[in-house]
Amino acid sequence: MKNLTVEAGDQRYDVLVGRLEDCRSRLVALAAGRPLVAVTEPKVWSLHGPRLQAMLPCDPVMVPEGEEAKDWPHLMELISAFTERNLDRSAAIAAFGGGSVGDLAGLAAGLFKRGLPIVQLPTTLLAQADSAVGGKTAIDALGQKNLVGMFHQPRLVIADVSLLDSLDKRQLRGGYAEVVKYGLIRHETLFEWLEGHGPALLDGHREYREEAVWQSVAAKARTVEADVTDRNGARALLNFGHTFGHALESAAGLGTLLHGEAVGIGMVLAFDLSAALGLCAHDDATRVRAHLQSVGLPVTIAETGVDRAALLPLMRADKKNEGGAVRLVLSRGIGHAFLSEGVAEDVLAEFLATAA
Ligand SMILES: NC(=O)c1ccc[n+]([C@@H]2O[C@H](COP(=O)([O-])OP(=O)(O)OC[C@H]3O[C@@H](n4cnc5c(N)ncnc54)[C@H](O)[C@@H]3O)[C@@H](O)[C@H]2O)c1
Ligand SMILES: O=C(O)C(=O)C[C@@H](O)[C@H](O)[C@H](O)COP(=O)(O)O
Ligand SMILES: [Zn+2]
Repeated sequence: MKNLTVEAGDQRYDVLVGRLEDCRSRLVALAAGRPLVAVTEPKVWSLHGPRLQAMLPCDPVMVPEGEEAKDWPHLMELISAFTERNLDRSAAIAAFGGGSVGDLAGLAAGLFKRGLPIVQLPTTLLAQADSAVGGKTAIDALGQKNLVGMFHQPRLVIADVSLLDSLDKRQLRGGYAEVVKYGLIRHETLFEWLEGHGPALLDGHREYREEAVWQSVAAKARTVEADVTDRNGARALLNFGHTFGHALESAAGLGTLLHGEAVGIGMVLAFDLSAALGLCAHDDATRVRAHLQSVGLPVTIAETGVDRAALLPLMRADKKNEGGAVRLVLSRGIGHAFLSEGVAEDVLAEFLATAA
């Protein structure tokens, strides 16, 4: 089992990458004497619930699978479930599912009685490599991604890549896009490694999956530590591809395009725009597009069927924006992302109108 510690302001927690059963003592110690409620969804629970129950009996509360869970009614249902169980602040919540379960359960745990401890037990590649770490929680509202949320850091994260064996290929590829993101932001060597090993990783190579999760969470942990609440620009880099990506998800209808698919297209667009602005070489943009395409991810707006005219208004609502400017994360080359001061709207409009 591999272990790293995240120092998120005054919160300190471990991320364990290894078999769930090998981490049992850590989970038991954390839950000691507390009622433990597992927020999960039917597919994950039927596939993997028995493994969790065998380690540590917990009370499962079901939410719908996928993005559909991230809304006000399901947040309220979860709060009702906590209330029906008469949970007090000595209870603990475990999020057992993908990023959607983690985001919803994290928000409910953060809000309920002003905060119950949460353990993240991610079951998708995306959640293991990215969403389970860092404490961002959210639901979608008014058609916008992650409009309502808070920071609520987990007490422990356990990522067991054997859980990914039951994940379908499309979901795996979506998660893979977020892994590629870590290479593109700061770690060119990770991107090179993925160019060589990505296909085998997606085909089921367990050691490569573990390495990809480990490299991603290590990179994420260091970035989160530098900017826990996403205020000084360091953490904004984790949003690479997301200004375009979130707009694409919303324009397609939330839950239609996978988050990772949208982020993959968004990263290609961010490279194409950076190249068009003379910030990076066109060869870099070509290389990124070629890799994502080679593993079967969509790489163009055209493939999504969304109305490209809908994108700019959605991008204006992005959380990184300040003073009315759309502050995209752009690139000076693979491994060299940076937060721009803002891209002029006429430039963006023309780029979006002609992008592939
Ligand atoms: N908080 C963050 O930092 C952060 C980071 C990245 C993404 N996100 C959010 O995460 C969400 C996407 O999460 P996701 O990609 O993990 O997908 P998801 O949670 O929406 O789950 C996708 C599908 O995978 C299935 N599934 C989950 N685990 C499985 C398993 N082990 N075997 C078989 N099927 C399984 C689910 O039933 C569901 O159908 C988005 O809402 C995104 O905004 C949050
Ligand atoms: O942890 C972060 O910070 C991220 O930006 C990670 C992203 O992959 C993730 O999709 C996050 O939920 C986006 O957050 P938002 O602030 O753009 O809603
Ligand atoms: Zn993301």
